[in-house]
Amino acid sequence: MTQPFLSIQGIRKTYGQVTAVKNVSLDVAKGEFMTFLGPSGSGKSTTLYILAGFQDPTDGDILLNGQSLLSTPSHKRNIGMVFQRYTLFPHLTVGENVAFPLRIRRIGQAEITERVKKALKLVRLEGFEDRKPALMSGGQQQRVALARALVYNPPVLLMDEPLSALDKKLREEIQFEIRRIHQETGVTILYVTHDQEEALRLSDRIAVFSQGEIDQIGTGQELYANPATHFVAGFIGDSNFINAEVLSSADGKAKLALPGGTVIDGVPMHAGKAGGKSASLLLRPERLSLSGMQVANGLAVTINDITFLGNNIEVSTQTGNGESLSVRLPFGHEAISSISRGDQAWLSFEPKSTHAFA
Ligand SMILES: Nc1ncnc2c1ncn2[C@@H]1O[C@H](COP(=O)(O)OP(=O)(O)OP(=O)(O)O)[C@@H](O)[C@H]1O
Repeated sequence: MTQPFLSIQGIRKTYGQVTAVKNVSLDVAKGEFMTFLGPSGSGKSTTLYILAGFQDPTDGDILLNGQSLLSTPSHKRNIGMVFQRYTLFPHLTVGENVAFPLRIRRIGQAEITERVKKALKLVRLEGFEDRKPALMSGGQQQRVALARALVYNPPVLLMDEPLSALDKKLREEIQFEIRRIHQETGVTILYVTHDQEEALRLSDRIAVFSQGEIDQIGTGQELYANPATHFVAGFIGDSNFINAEVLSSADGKAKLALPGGTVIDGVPMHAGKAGGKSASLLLRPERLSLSGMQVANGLAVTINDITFLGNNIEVSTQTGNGESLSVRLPFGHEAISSISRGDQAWLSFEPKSTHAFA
């Protein structure tokens, strides 16, 4: 077996009574863009800070090319870092900011000038060498921070919510730049965000954090199509959940009774035991079909609202026992002409496109 480039092994971190990271393990390939995605307080930043060497883990190890990093102090780990807030030195020019990591590495002036120029070109800020950070926009400052983190060609770049202080348009613009820079440089990136869209846009793989642990690691598509837990199902993509009764389950597939007596078979079942238990069924809004006429084995609902959203139409519905289900139909869908608010309608779906969580 080939040795992983970067290996996080059984990391745990406690602060007194607080467990910030319970048990985190993952391998990252060279050149991979790996994102830590999860809600606030799930342990993403703590894991990143342990990688950076700002914190020591209570347990576990971090190996880069098979060598433990733990005894190497932060400034000798050769890992680039970009934070949420621009952390540029305000009294230094852009050029001096970017040159800083090279100066502390005692690189000669001619090479510094050359490499600063190249790094600023990479982030599309050529000619900004003499500008002071205060005279630049937030997005430009974050690009300087990126140039400073990359100027000494670190093998690994850590980014902790680097775009969260920027407005939406700028964020998307810099996401695009980060992707380009990743492709051009081949640097391995570990990126922290709580924004699923950002994670999906940027990453090769995403590690979904929940309560100090990783629930699942996979590509965006894998996480969307095959969520391993209820939490991942709710965090990636849009989701509806309804309660169902497990009639039987075997080989990872279940037979479920839904509100109103509809029975569906062949539903992928996660962490399920024998029948008789209740489960939470994931129904993606875009995977539901809606009909104004009764369909065999359909789920009866009442239409609460119909909202036009440009390309899509969102229909809010409610099951007989009061559970809300949102349905997303393409613009011009035929069902729309025959239903209105307050009507009864029927939802249907492919059992194999759903997931049940015990
Ligand atoms: N120095 C500390 N002392 C005590 N508790 C801490 C410390 N640092 C983090 N924690 C706690 O550890 C948990 C995980 O924090 P962490 O910052 O890693 O989460 P996060 O997923 O990065 O969240 P956020 O996006 O809000 O930064 C939180 O409950 C936090 O309050």
